Parts: sequence; C-alpha cells; structure tokens
Amino acid sequence: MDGAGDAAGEDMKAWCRAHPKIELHAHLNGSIRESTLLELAKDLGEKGVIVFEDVEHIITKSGRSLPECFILFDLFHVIATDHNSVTRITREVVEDFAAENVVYLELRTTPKNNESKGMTKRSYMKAVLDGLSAVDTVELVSSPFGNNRLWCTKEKDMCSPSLSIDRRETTAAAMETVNLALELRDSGVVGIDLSGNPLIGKWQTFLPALTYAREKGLPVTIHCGEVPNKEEVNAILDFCPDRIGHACFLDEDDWQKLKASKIPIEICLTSNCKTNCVPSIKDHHFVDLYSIDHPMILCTDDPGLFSTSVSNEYYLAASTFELSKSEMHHLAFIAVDSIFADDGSSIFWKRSLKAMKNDHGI
Ligand SMILES: CNc1ncnc2c1ncn2[C@@H]1O[C@H](COP(=O)(O)O)[C@@H](O)[C@H]1O
Ligand SMILES: [Zn+2]
Repeated sequence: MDGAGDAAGEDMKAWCRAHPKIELHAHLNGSIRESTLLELAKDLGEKGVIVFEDVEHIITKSGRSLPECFILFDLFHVIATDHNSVTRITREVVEDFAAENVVYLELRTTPKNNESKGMTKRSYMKAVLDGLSAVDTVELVSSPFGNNRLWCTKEKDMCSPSLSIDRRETTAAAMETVNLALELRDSGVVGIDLSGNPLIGKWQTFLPALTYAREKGLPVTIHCGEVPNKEEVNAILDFCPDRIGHACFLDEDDWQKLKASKIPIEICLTSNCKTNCVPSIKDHHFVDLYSIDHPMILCTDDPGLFSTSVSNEYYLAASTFELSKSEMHHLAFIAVDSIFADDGSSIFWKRSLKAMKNDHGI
C-alpha cells in the first residue's frame, strides 16, 4: 500500500474505533483480557491447581481451529470460574467494550454450576451482575466528528446480559437456564442464546427450553450452521429465532429460506476465518447478504480468544468490502433494529444515533 493508502487506512481505522457501535454477539469468557487470563492462571499455578507453564502457550497462541477453541474454553472455565474472578472479568470486559465506543452491548454467558467453588447457576449470575454494577466510567475515545461528545455517559447501563445454553447440557439444565433468565429479567437479562461445540448435542434436546423462552416472551438467538448440519439448520430456520449467529454452512435452499425470513444475522468475520468456517474474509457470505440488504450486525464472538475488537471488525468490513464511511455508518445504525432490550431503550439508542446523524449530516 502506498503512503496515501496507508493514511486512508489509518483514517478509517480511527473512524471505526470512534464511531458509536452496538455489539450483539460476544461471549463473556471469550472476551477476557489475555493479561487477566495469564494473571489468574499464574495465581492458580502458585496454588498448585494447574501447571502455569503448561497453559501459558495455549493462552497466548493465536490461530485455533474450532475444536481447539472448545478445549480452550474448558481451560478458561477452570481459570476464571470463581465468583470473584467472574465479577472481575465481567467488569473488565464491559469497560473494554465501552472504551472503544460500544454504546450498547449484549454480553452472553453460560450460567455454571461448580460445586467445588460453591457455585450455582444463580450465584454465577449474581457474580456477573455484580461485575456490571462495578463498571467504572470509561473515558471514551473522541467522536469521529471532531467534538468530544459522549454517546454513552453511563457505561454501567450499556450492557444487557443474555444467558447461554451450552450444547453439552440436558433439557432439564437448559430449562433451568431459561427459568433463571426469566427470574433475572428485572435485573436486565434480555435473552437466551444456544451455543457451545456445534459437533455436540441434538437440536431436539434444546427445543423445549427455547420454545418455553419464546412462549414467555424472551428473545432467542441461536448459533446456526457453524459446521455443516443440514437437518439442524432446517430445524433452526423453521423455529425462526429472533436472530442467528454465523450462518456459515448453509445450502442454497437454506439460504433462500433465511433470506426470505429476514432473520438478522450476527456476522463474526474474524471468528469465522480463524476457525476455518469460511475460506477467507473476502469470500464471506457478508458480501451476498449485503447486496440484498439482509439485516446484519458486525460482532466479535470472542474478542479475547481471537485477538479482535468491534472496531477491528468494522475496519475489516470497510477495508475488505470497500465500504465508505457512510455505508459503515448505515451498517452500525441498522444494528439497533436487532437489539433484544425492550422498546424503550431501543428507541433511546435509536434516538442517540439519529441525533448524531442529524447533527453531523451523515
Ligand atoms: C467460536 N465459536 C463459538 N461457537 C459456539 N459457542 C461458542 C463459540 N465461542 C464461544 N462459545 C460459547 O461460549 C462459551 C464461553 O463463554 P461463557 O463461558 O458462556 O461466558 C464457550 O464455552 C461456548 O459454549
Ligand atoms: Zn458465538
């Protein structure tokens, strides 16, 4: 790239970082700072719970296949699953998103039982909610429009948690998670996610809990087509979730169904590339979906695990698909239509972004 190209790239990078953004697909334990993971692992090493030297290189390794990611998550859960560390990582993760001008964050996490730490799904979620309350005000990057206006003055309120069902769980355990989510609605929980190793578990196991969530008015998002599984993709599309994540391995007839359904898709460019779910970013299904205006949201999936950020995902989209600032602005803005928070806050965020649009004539 020549000097002018470099400068344009740097300008777009700064613009993507400073632009107000919405993140709708991030897993708490996939978003932990590497420095925190290393520190917690070192502590456990000193206590003799793990051998630090054995895990250090696994934590810092950058390229990982999809199966390797799930081995790593099991390690993260050993390192980070006690109440205090859950509270700490939640606070840090939200502050990190806020620091790059994420104005609304749906952070999902799998409530966990861990008898050895006296942890139940409920106490795990209490630790997460404590972390949200402990979020400090973050100094936001300045606006891309030359003033220093803050778009999110109360970072504490920017995060709406969702509860994940892990594909390793039974129907009863999935049901317990949905009941917990319903119980915690007043504390800000906004939805249910189905995630976990896509090679494990059967759709029929989770369907009763997902149907129950829907009956109770709790929005549902589902990891769909992360590996080829036509039968399941079909069943998910028939269920018609409020959003889906990934959508990498779909046959032509599934694509037609998905496009007709207008179900918003959480797009995770780096995650899909690093786990070899797509051959390269330029071959990503984003291109086809963008050309027909299908609702999409640029997301990170696991910013810690994949060394990325929402700003970086925006920059990747802008630079790979040659999108202008105004096209990127449109992409950031339409994400508001897919958030799970109730109408009031949805309208609020929409207004914030609209005000910016009017003020700056974008
Ligand atoms: C890479 N693509 C992915 N596909 C499917 N599930 C994923 C995932 N990335 C993360 N998770 C799910 O999120 C958990 C970690 O966060 P929490 O402990 O819930 O906060 C993982 O154990 C897995 O169940
Ligand atoms: Zn995910």
